[in-house]
Amino acid sequence: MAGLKLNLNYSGIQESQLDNMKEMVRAAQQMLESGTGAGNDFIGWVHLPDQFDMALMDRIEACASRLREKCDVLVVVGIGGSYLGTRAVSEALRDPMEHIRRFCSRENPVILYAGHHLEERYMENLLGALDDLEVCVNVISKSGTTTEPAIAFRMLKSYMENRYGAEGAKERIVATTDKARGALRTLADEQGYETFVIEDDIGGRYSVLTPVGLLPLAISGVDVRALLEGAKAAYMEYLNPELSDNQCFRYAAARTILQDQGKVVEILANYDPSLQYISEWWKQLYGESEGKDGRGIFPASVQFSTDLHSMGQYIQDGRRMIFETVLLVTDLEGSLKVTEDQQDLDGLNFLAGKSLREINFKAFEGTLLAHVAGGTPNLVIELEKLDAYHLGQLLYFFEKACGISGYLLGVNPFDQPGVEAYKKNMFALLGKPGYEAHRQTLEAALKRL
Ligand SMILES: O=P(O)(O)OC[C@H]1O[C@H](O)[C@H](O)[C@@H](O)[C@@H]1O
Repeated sequence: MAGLKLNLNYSGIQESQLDNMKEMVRAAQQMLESGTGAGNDFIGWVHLPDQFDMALMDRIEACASRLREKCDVLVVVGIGGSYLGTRAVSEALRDPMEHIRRFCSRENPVILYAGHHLEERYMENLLGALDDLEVCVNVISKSGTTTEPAIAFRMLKSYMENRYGAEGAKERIVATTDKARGALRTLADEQGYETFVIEDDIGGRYSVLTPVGLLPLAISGVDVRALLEGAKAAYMEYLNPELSDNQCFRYAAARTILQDQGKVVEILANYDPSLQYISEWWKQLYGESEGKDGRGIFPASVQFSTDLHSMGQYIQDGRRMIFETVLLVTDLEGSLKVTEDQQDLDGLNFLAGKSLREINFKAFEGTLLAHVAGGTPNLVIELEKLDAYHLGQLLYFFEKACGISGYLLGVNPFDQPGVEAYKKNMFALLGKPGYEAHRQTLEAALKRL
């Protein structure tokens, strides 16, 4: 596909190995596209880019422009799939120095995040920082019952009401949640907040192209129509049943082959710190989709060249259980060039006239060859440009490959039963009614702490 390419030339995988997977991939495609596989009540995201309701897009944009008028900052309250997609796209596209620019010189509201952990100092500082700014809040929870965002929203709701009054707060808070179920739905209806629905058949980690991601991104000035168009181009392209022509399926098949060879850790590497949250989003997508029943590749991430000075050693030389997937933006037009220095004390005059992008690209080429020679196969995803359209392609590429890959692995890629274990323990330890017996067992076990 124009805009996104998968290069398997450094993966060590032969075309014949991919060819051997043709039938399995076709079966997985069939299950995913026609909804006959495990977890088929959560595949609403598969055809979403093609069937997106444009009346909903109009509503998202209308709400976004209403809130953009009102705020300098938008606080997005959510965890996991309810915030990672927004953060991934927003941070990839925003000015990386945004945090030190003066608010009055900014064109777009800045997104701050809450409810994605339980740390107190962060929340105190966040609430303190809001006082000098105009604030709106988008609280996002599919279940409407997740503890972290629910606690954060309690605090932000009372902050907003104290500051703007009940009526004023209502104008500035939007809830994105289930259409009928959950505490957030009840609260939003009772308070009269504007709401957006997360459809039943789309799980959190596949929800970035629903109002979960599109509303906050539109408020922050991202071209969400372009994002969706990119996803739609990917959707059309990846309907192709030919494995040899379908880069998305080739990615799913390649990681399966490597896993079978004992490469049980996949590191998503990039050469641009703006992509850090693309990696975080990808880790949730693959970690929750595949890590179950004692199976699945462990998804990890690094940022180069920064982490070449830390994790690079392990990747080059440590246990040979790793493969890397490099996410490379191939737009090499750079204007920031290294200058000539008369004394040349650092010996870097040989770089004079080269742009930072060119140098970064050579870092990529050098690392690729070194890691491959060291026994770490590399897959390379080449993204032509870092803009909303290409990110839309990339998001859908990863989503569909994940569904296919999960079916190739033989798991249900659309549930996450393992996440409940910590929740149950935390509730018991906090004294939630109904958990008394479990609490006693846990407290006995904690005596060793
Ligand atoms: O949107 P919510 O229902 O609040 O869920 C937020 C997140 O937390 C859960 O525990 C799941 O593990 C995630 O898949 C989900 O994205």
